[in-house]
Amino acid sequence: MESKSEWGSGVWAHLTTVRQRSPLVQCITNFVSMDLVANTLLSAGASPAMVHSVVEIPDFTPHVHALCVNVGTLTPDWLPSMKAAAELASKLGKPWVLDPAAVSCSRFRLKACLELVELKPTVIKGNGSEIIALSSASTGQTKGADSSHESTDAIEAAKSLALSSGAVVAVSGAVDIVTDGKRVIGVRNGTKMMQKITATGCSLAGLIAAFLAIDSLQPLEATVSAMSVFGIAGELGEAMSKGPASLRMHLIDSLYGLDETTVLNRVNITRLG
Ligand SMILES: Nc1ncnc2c1ncn2[C@@H]1O[C@H](COP(=O)(O)OP(=O)(O)OP(=O)(O)O)[C@@H](O)[C@H]1O
Ligand SMILES: Cc1ncsc1CCO
Ligand SMILES: [Mg+2]
Repeated sequence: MESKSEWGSGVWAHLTTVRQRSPLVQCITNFVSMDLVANTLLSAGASPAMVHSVVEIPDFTPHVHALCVNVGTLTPDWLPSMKAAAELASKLGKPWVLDPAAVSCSRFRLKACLELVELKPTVIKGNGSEIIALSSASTGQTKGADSSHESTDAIEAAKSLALSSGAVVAVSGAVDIVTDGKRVIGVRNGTKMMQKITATGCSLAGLIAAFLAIDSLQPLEATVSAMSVFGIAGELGEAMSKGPASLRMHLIDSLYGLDETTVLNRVNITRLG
């Protein structure tokens, strides 16, 4: 999968399979993002379930095809659910995504994310600042959920986190970076205005979980495809929108309506290392 056209057919195949199989994706995500994550998954053809109570996890998690855990509005009450679901997913061989949202805002959140990393996420998806902070296990410098780094500033941190955790690491930004610690892939889809809609990164993490559900043996490729598809939906959405609020609506519509020709024409993926 090296040339642009080869990546394009892989991206389209992944999206088609998500639409056909409609994987069930359990999301334990933050309050801000629940609506957009669920709608993103539905528009892509997947089936979201925001099931987060610790008492339901033993019954429900064995039935899901993938899990997404996002610590954006973490409290001590929620952490046991996240850990229980992650542990069960790993034990049952189900792919799961960790989004270390705003990881550097407190020692509590950093420790929680480091403990979740120990439970072997398939993919860790953050913005540049989150991946740098998690990789170096440091708090402090923080803009909360927003990034103060370019994604490309986080390439070395992402590679090192991938090698130490065994996860594929995805860094969202102007260029989305995906690495397994050896290969580094850049996805240049999306638009700057996506940063002005809260929870687009969280939604992307949910979408990655859906793509992993249908190709869990190739987590790097599945992640690249999800990032490209989400970015293309943003590009098409922006062309129809007047600002962030209408982009949010048109992004969802564009994701729902994406066709093969558009995907093949717009996929912009290159190997960076
Ligand atoms: N400058 C940019 N150009 C193109 N696409 C961008 C740009 N910045 C972000 N994106 C896209 O926006 C989406 C969200 O990425 P972002 O890095 O803003 O997530 P995030 O910081 O985790 O967001 P949140 O925490 O609000 O969910 C991704 O699909 C990413 O590719
Ligand atoms: C704004 C915000 N604060 C905590 S989580 C979240 C959503 C984007 O990550
Ligand atoms: Mg985020």
